[in-house]
Amino acid sequence: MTPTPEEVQPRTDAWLLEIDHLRVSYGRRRRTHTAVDDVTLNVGAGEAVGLVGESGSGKSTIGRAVLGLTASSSGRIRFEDTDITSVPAERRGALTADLQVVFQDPYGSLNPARTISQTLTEPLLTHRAMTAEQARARVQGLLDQVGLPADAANRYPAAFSGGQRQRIAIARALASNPKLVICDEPVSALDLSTQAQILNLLADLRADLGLAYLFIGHNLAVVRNLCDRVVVLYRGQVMETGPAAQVTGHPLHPYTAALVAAAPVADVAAQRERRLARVTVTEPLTVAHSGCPFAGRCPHVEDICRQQRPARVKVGESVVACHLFPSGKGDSHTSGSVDEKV
Ligand SMILES: Nc1ncnc2c1ncn2[C@@H]1O[C@H](COP(=O)(O)OP(=O)(O)OP(=O)(O)O)[C@@H](O)[C@H]1O
Repeated sequence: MTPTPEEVQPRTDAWLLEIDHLRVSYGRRRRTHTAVDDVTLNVGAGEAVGLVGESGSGKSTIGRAVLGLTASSSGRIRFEDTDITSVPAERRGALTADLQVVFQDPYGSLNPARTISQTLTEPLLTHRAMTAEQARARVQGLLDQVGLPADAANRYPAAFSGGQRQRIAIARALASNPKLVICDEPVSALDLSTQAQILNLLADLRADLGLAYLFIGHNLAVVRNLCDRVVVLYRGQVMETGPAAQVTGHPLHPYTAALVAAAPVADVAAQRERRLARVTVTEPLTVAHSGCPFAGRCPHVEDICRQQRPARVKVGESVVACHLFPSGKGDSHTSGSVDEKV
Protein backbone atom coordinates (compact mmCIF):
# COMPACT_ATOMS: atom_id res chain seq x y z
CA MET A 1 0.00 0.00 0.00
CA THR A 2 1.22 3.51 -0.79
CA PRO A 3 2.31 5.24 2.43
CA THR A 4 0.80 8.62 3.22
CA PRO A 5 3.11 11.64 3.74
CA GLU A 6 2.53 11.28 7.49
CA GLU A 7 3.96 7.77 7.44
CA VAL A 8 7.22 8.85 5.87
CA GLN A 9 7.85 11.66 8.35
CA PRO A 10 9.35 10.71 11.71
CA ARG A 11 6.49 10.61 14.19
CA THR A 12 6.79 12.37 17.48
CA ASP A 13 4.18 12.02 20.25
CA ALA A 14 1.53 13.66 18.10
CA TRP A 15 1.33 16.18 15.31
CA LEU A 16 0.69 19.63 16.65
CA LEU A 17 0.22 21.13 13.23
CA GLU A 18 -1.02 19.25 10.17
CA ILE A 19 -1.10 21.00 6.83
CA ASP A 20 -2.78 18.78 4.29
CA HIS A 21 -2.77 19.52 0.55
CA LEU A 22 -2.93 23.25 1.17
CA ARG A 23 -3.49 25.55 -1.78
CA VAL A 24 -3.54 29.34 -1.52
CA SER A 25 -4.27 31.59 -4.49
CA TYR A 26 -4.20 35.35 -4.65
CA GLY A 27 -6.21 37.49 -7.06
CA ARG A 28 -9.43 36.73 -8.90
CA ARG A 29 -10.55 34.99 -12.04
CA ARG A 30 -7.97 35.06 -14.82
CA ARG A 31 -5.49 37.00 -12.69
CA THR A 32 -5.27 34.25 -10.09
CA HIS A 33 -1.78 33.43 -8.85
CA THR A 34 -1.26 30.20 -6.91
CA ALA A 35 1.30 30.98 -4.22
CA VAL A 36 1.00 27.67 -2.37
CA ASP A 37 0.28 24.60 -4.45
CA ASP A 38 -0.74 21.35 -2.77
CA VAL A 39 1.57 21.55 0.23
CA THR A 40 1.47 18.85 2.88
CA LEU A 41 3.63 19.16 5.96
CA ASN A 42 3.40 18.40 9.67
CA VAL A 43 5.08 19.65 12.81
CA GLY A 44 5.31 17.38 15.83
CA ALA A 45 5.36 18.31 19.50
CA GLY A 46 8.76 19.78 20.37
CA GLU A 47 9.91 19.54 16.77
CA ALA A 48 11.54 22.34 14.76
CA VAL A 49 10.70 22.28 11.06
CA GLY A 50 12.42 24.68 8.68
CA LEU A 51 10.61 26.03 5.64
CA VAL A 52 13.14 27.24 3.08
CA GLY A 53 13.07 28.55 -0.45
CA GLU A 54 13.99 31.72 -2.26
CA SER A 55 11.93 34.89 -2.16
CA GLY A 56 8.39 34.40 -3.47
CA SER A 57 8.33 30.62 -2.98
CA GLY A 58 5.31 30.84 -0.67
CA LYS A 59 6.90 30.40 2.77
CA SER A 60 5.19 33.34 4.46
CA THR A 61 1.89 32.55 2.77
CA ILE A 62 1.91 29.14 4.47
CA GLY A 63 2.62 30.81 7.83
CA ARG A 64 -0.13 33.36 7.23
CA ALA A 65 -2.61 30.66 6.24
CA VAL A 66 -1.89 28.80 9.49
CA LEU A 67 -2.46 32.01 11.44
CA GLY A 68 -5.69 32.72 9.55
CA LEU A 69 -4.30 35.92 8.07
CA THR A 70 -4.64 34.57 4.52
CA ALA A 71 -7.55 32.44 3.34
CA SER A 72 -6.85 28.92 2.06
CA SER A 73 -8.26 28.07 -1.37
CA SER A 74 -8.34 24.35 -0.60
CA GLY A 75 -6.79 21.80 1.71
CA ARG A 76 -6.89 21.43 5.50
CA ILE A 77 -5.03 22.91 8.43
CA ARG A 78 -5.37 21.22 11.80
CA PHE A 79 -3.86 22.40 15.05
CA GLU A 80 -3.96 20.09 18.05
CA ASP A 81 -6.59 17.99 16.31
CA THR A 82 -8.86 20.97 15.67
CA ASP A 83 -9.65 21.87 12.07
CA ILE A 84 -8.82 25.58 11.89
CA THR A 85 -8.87 25.90 8.08
CA SER A 86 -11.87 28.16 7.91
CA VAL A 87 -11.66 29.80 11.32
CA PRO A 88 -11.04 33.54 10.83
CA ALA A 89 -7.95 35.08 12.45
CA GLU A 90 -9.93 36.97 15.11
CA ARG A 91 -11.58 33.74 16.35
CA ARG A 92 -8.48 31.62 15.82
CA GLY A 93 -6.73 33.25 18.78
CA ALA A 94 -9.20 31.77 21.25
CA LEU A 95 -8.86 28.32 19.70
CA THR A 96 -5.13 28.39 19.33
CA ALA A 97 -3.49 30.17 22.26
CA ASP A 98 -0.94 27.36 21.97
CA LEU A 99 0.07 28.70 18.55
CA GLN A 100 2.01 31.97 18.41
CA VAL A 101 4.13 33.89 15.92
CA VAL A 102 7.30 35.98 15.76
CA PHE A 103 7.46 38.13 12.63
CA GLN A 104 10.48 39.39 10.75
CA ASP A 105 10.11 43.10 11.49
CA PRO A 106 10.92 43.89 15.11
CA TYR A 107 10.05 47.55 14.46
CA GLY A 108 6.63 47.07 12.90
CA SER A 109 5.41 44.23 15.12
CA LEU A 110 5.26 46.15 18.42
CA ASN A 111 2.76 48.91 19.20
CA PRO A 112 4.91 52.03 19.78
CA ALA A 113 2.26 53.59 22.06
CA ARG A 114 2.26 50.73 24.58
CA THR A 115 4.84 49.96 27.23
CA ILE A 116 6.48 46.54 27.11
CA SER A 117 4.53 45.62 30.23
CA GLN A 118 1.22 46.49 28.51
CA THR A 119 2.21 44.52 25.41
CA LEU A 120 3.17 41.43 27.39
CA THR A 121 0.28 41.59 29.83
CA GLU A 122 -2.47 41.51 27.21
CA PRO A 123 -2.10 37.83 26.17
CA LEU A 124 -1.82 36.83 29.82
CA LEU A 125 -5.14 38.44 30.68
CA THR A 126 -6.83 37.27 27.46
CA HIS A 127 -5.58 33.71 27.07
CA ARG A 128 -4.52 32.70 30.55
CA ALA A 129 -7.09 34.61 32.62
CA MET A 130 -4.44 35.81 35.09
CA THR A 131 -5.01 38.44 37.74
CA ALA A 132 -3.07 41.71 37.34
CA GLU A 133 -0.70 40.63 40.12
CA GLN A 134 0.00 37.25 38.49
CA ALA A 135 0.50 38.97 35.13
CA ARG A 136 3.05 41.40 36.61
CA ALA A 137 5.09 38.53 38.00
CA ARG A 138 4.85 36.63 34.71
CA VAL A 139 6.05 39.69 32.75
CA GLN A 140 9.16 39.84 34.93
CA GLY A 141 9.71 36.13 34.35
CA LEU A 142 9.31 36.55 30.57
CA LEU A 143 11.77 39.44 30.43
CA ASP A 144 14.29 37.38 32.33
CA GLN A 145 13.68 34.41 30.03
CA VAL A 146 14.51 36.45 26.92
CA GLY A 147 17.51 38.20 28.49
CA LEU A 148 16.08 41.67 29.12
CA PRO A 149 16.41 43.67 32.36
CA ALA A 150 13.44 43.97 34.71
CA ASP A 151 13.12 47.73 34.13
CA ALA A 152 12.39 47.09 30.42
CA ALA A 153 8.76 46.58 31.45
CA ASN A 154 8.02 50.27 31.86
CA ARG A 155 9.70 51.46 28.69
CA TYR A 156 8.34 51.88 25.15
CA PRO A 157 9.57 50.01 22.05
CA ALA A 158 11.45 53.10 20.80
CA ALA A 159 13.90 52.69 23.70
CA PHE A 160 15.16 49.35 22.36
CA SER A 161 17.46 48.17 19.59
CA GLY A 162 16.25 45.81 16.83
CA GLY A 163 17.60 42.75 18.64
CA GLN A 164 16.02 43.81 21.93
CA ARG A 165 12.70 44.38 20.19
CA GLN A 166 12.86 40.92 18.72
CA ARG A 167 13.44 39.60 22.26
CA ILE A 168 10.30 41.46 23.31
CA ALA A 169 8.38 39.95 20.38
CA ILE A 170 9.60 36.52 21.47
CA ALA A 171 8.53 37.23 25.06
CA ARG A 172 5.08 38.22 23.78
CA ALA A 173 4.86 34.96 21.82
CA LEU A 174 5.87 33.00 24.93
CA ALA A 175 3.42 34.78 27.23
CA SER A 176 0.57 32.34 26.67
CA ASN A 177 2.83 29.26 27.06
CA PRO A 178 2.48 28.18 23.43
CA LYS A 179 3.37 24.74 22.10
CA LEU A 180 4.22 25.96 18.61
CA VAL A 181 5.78 29.23 17.49
CA ILE A 182 5.81 30.21 13.83
CA CYS A 183 9.06 32.10 13.32
CA ASP A 184 8.69 34.06 10.08
CA GLU A 185 12.23 35.12 9.15
CA PRO A 186 12.80 36.34 12.74
CA VAL A 187 16.43 37.34 12.23
CA SER A 188 16.46 38.56 8.63
CA ALA A 189 16.21 42.23 9.61
CA LEU A 190 19.05 42.03 12.17
CA ASP A 191 22.82 42.42 11.83
CA LEU A 192 24.91 39.25 11.91
CA SER A 193 26.01 39.26 15.54
CA THR A 194 22.50 40.06 16.74
CA GLN A 195 21.15 37.29 14.50
CA ALA A 196 23.39 34.78 16.25
CA GLN A 197 22.21 35.93 19.70
CA ILE A 198 18.53 35.66 18.76
CA LEU A 199 19.05 32.23 17.18
CA ASN A 200 20.82 31.04 20.33
CA LEU A 201 17.94 32.36 22.38
CA LEU A 202 15.41 30.50 20.21
CA ALA A 203 17.43 27.29 20.53
CA ASP A 204 17.69 27.68 24.33
CA LEU A 205 13.98 28.42 24.70
CA ARG A 206 13.12 25.38 22.65
CA ALA A 207 15.32 23.18 24.83
CA ASP A 208 14.00 24.69 28.08
CA LEU A 209 10.31 24.83 27.17
CA GLY A 210 9.93 21.95 24.73
CA LEU A 211 8.65 24.35 22.07
CA ALA A 212 8.00 23.37 18.48
CA TYR A 213 8.91 25.78 15.69
CA LEU A 214 7.81 26.23 12.12
CA PHE A 215 10.86 28.26 11.16
CA ILE A 216 10.54 30.20 7.92
CA GLY A 217 13.85 31.33 6.46
CA HIS A 218 16.03 31.45 3.41
CA ASN A 219 19.38 30.91 5.14
CA LEU A 220 20.11 27.20 4.96
CA ALA A 221 22.90 27.36 7.54
CA VAL A 222 20.52 28.86 10.08
CA VAL A 223 17.84 26.30 9.36
CA ARG A 224 20.31 23.42 9.53
CA ASN A 225 21.48 24.51 12.99
CA LEU A 226 18.07 25.17 14.48
CA CYS A 227 15.77 22.62 12.86
CA ASP A 228 15.24 18.87 12.96
CA ARG A 229 13.60 18.69 9.56
CA VAL A 230 13.59 20.89 6.48
CA VAL A 231 10.92 21.44 3.84
CA VAL A 232 12.21 22.97 0.60
CA LEU A 233 9.68 25.03 -1.35
CA TYR A 234 9.89 26.22 -4.92
CA ARG A 235 7.09 28.23 -6.51
CA GLY A 236 4.68 27.10 -3.85
CA GLN A 237 5.46 23.39 -4.18
CA VAL A 238 7.44 21.08 -1.92
CA MET A 239 10.56 19.92 -3.75
CA GLU A 240 12.17 17.95 -0.96
CA THR A 241 11.72 17.26 2.72
CA GLY A 242 13.79 15.31 5.20
CA PRO A 243 16.15 15.50 8.19
CA ALA A 244 17.94 18.88 8.25
CA ALA A 245 21.44 17.42 8.07
CA GLN A 246 20.45 15.14 5.22
CA VAL A 247 18.70 17.78 3.10
CA THR A 248 21.40 20.42 3.56
CA GLY A 249 24.38 18.02 3.50
CA HIS A 250 23.27 15.61 0.78
CA PRO A 251 20.51 17.33 -1.19
CA LEU A 252 18.57 15.15 -3.60
CA HIS A 253 16.56 17.65 -5.61
CA PRO A 254 18.56 19.79 -8.09
CA TYR A 255 16.83 22.87 -6.66
CA THR A 256 17.92 22.00 -3.12
CA ALA A 257 21.44 21.37 -4.45
CA ALA A 258 21.40 24.81 -6.10
CA LEU A 259 20.18 26.43 -2.86
CA VAL A 260 22.98 24.72 -0.93
CA ALA A 261 25.50 25.82 -3.56
CA ALA A 262 24.26 29.40 -3.35
CA ALA A 263 24.59 29.56 0.45
CA PRO A 264 27.66 31.56 1.52
CA VAL A 265 30.59 29.72 3.13
CA ALA A 266 33.68 31.07 4.89
CA ASP A 267 36.23 29.37 2.60
CA VAL A 268 37.01 31.68 -0.37
CA ALA A 269 37.96 28.86 -2.78
CA ALA A 270 34.86 26.87 -1.88
CA GLN A 271 32.75 29.99 -2.36
CA ARG A 272 34.20 30.49 -5.87
CA GLU A 273 33.25 26.90 -6.75
CA ARG A 274 29.77 27.50 -5.43
CA ARG A 275 29.42 30.68 -7.48
CA LEU A 276 30.02 28.63 -10.59
CA ALA A 277 27.42 26.12 -9.51
CA ARG A 278 24.97 28.98 -8.92
CA VAL A 279 24.72 29.64 -12.66
CA THR A 280 21.96 27.06 -12.80
CA VAL A 281 19.67 29.07 -10.52
CA THR A 282 20.12 32.40 -12.24
CA GLU A 283 18.83 31.28 -15.63
CA PRO A 284 15.60 32.93 -16.72
CA LEU A 285 12.40 31.48 -15.33
CA THR A 286 9.99 29.66 -17.58
CA VAL A 287 6.57 28.78 -16.33
CA ALA A 288 5.92 25.06 -16.08
CA HIS A 289 2.17 24.61 -15.64
CA SER A 290 1.91 20.87 -15.87
CA GLY A 291 5.45 19.69 -15.23
CA CYS A 292 8.04 20.28 -12.57
CA PRO A 293 8.10 23.98 -11.61
CA PHE A 294 11.92 23.87 -11.62
CA ALA A 295 12.19 22.43 -15.14
CA GLY A 296 13.08 25.77 -16.73
CA ARG A 297 16.13 26.19 -14.52
CA CYS A 298 17.18 22.62 -13.91
CA PRO A 299 20.56 21.44 -15.21
CA HIS A 300 19.23 17.85 -15.43
CA VAL A 301 15.99 18.66 -17.24
CA GLU A 302 14.46 16.01 -19.51
CA ASP A 303 11.32 16.07 -21.65
CA ILE A 304 9.22 14.41 -18.97
CA CYS A 305 10.04 17.21 -16.51
CA ARG A 306 8.16 19.71 -18.70
CA GLN A 307 5.20 17.40 -19.16
CA GLN A 308 4.47 15.67 -15.87
CA ARG A 309 4.55 16.78 -12.31
CA PRO A 310 6.91 14.40 -10.48
CA ALA A 311 5.58 12.03 -7.84
CA ARG A 312 6.75 12.29 -4.24
CA VAL A 313 9.32 9.56 -3.78
CA LYS A 314 10.84 8.38 -0.54
CA VAL A 315 14.62 8.13 -0.76
CA GLY A 316 16.23 7.09 2.50
CA GLU A 317 14.79 9.39 5.17
CA SER A 318 13.90 12.13 2.68
CA VAL A 319 11.02 12.61 0.29
CA VAL A 320 11.79 14.21 -3.06
CA ALA A 321 9.63 15.32 -5.99
CA CYS A 322 11.91 14.93 -9.00
CA HIS A 323 11.93 12.72 -12.10
CA LEU A 324 15.56 11.85 -11.33
CA PHE A 325 14.04 9.65 -8.63
CA PRO A 326 11.27 7.75 -10.39
CA SER A 327 8.84 5.94 -8.14
CA GLY A 328 9.13 2.18 -8.18
CA LYS A 329 12.84 2.21 -9.00
CA GLY A 330 15.77 1.75 -6.67
CA ASP A 331 16.16 -0.18 -3.46
CA SER A 332 12.71 -1.20 -2.24
CA HIS A 333 13.77 -0.45 1.34
CA THR A 334 14.75 3.11 0.59
CA SER A 335 12.66 4.21 -2.34
CA GLY A 336 8.95 4.22 -3.06
CA SER A 337 6.11 6.41 -4.26
CA VAL A 338 4.55 8.43 -1.47
CA ASP A 339 1.73 10.22 -3.16
CA GLU A 340 0.40 10.73 -6.66
CA LYS A 341 1.87 14.20 -6.89
CA VAL A 342 3.66 16.77 -4.81
N1 LIG B 1 -1.24 39.71 -0.50
C1 LIG B 1 -0.81 39.23 -1.67
N2 LIG B 1 -1.45 39.46 -2.81
C2 LIG B 1 -1.03 38.98 -4.00
N3 LIG B 1 0.08 38.20 -4.13
C3 LIG B 1 0.78 37.94 -3.03
C4 LIG B 1 0.38 38.43 -1.73
N4 LIG B 1 1.27 37.99 -0.80
C5 LIG B 1 2.18 37.26 -1.48
N5 LIG B 1 1.90 37.23 -2.80
C6 LIG B 1 2.64 36.51 -3.84
O1 LIG B 1 2.65 35.14 -3.50
C7 LIG B 1 3.92 34.57 -3.77
C8 LIG B 1 4.50 33.98 -2.49
O2 LIG B 1 4.79 35.05 -1.60
P1 LIG B 1 5.35 34.79 -0.13
O3 LIG B 1 5.51 36.12 0.53
O4 LIG B 1 4.52 33.78 0.55
O5 LIG B 1 6.77 34.16 -0.45
P2 LIG B 1 8.03 34.01 0.50
O6 LIG B 1 8.68 32.75 0.11
O7 LIG B 1 7.63 34.17 1.92
O8 LIG B 1 8.92 35.25 0.03
P3 LIG B 1 9.88 36.19 0.93
O9 LIG B 1 11.01 35.32 1.36
O10 LIG B 1 10.27 37.27 -0.03
O11 LIG B 1 9.03 36.69 2.07
C9 LIG B 1 4.77 35.67 -4.38
O12 LIG B 1 4.69 35.56 -5.79
C10 LIG B 1 4.10 36.93 -3.91
O13 LIG B 1 4.29 37.98 -4.83
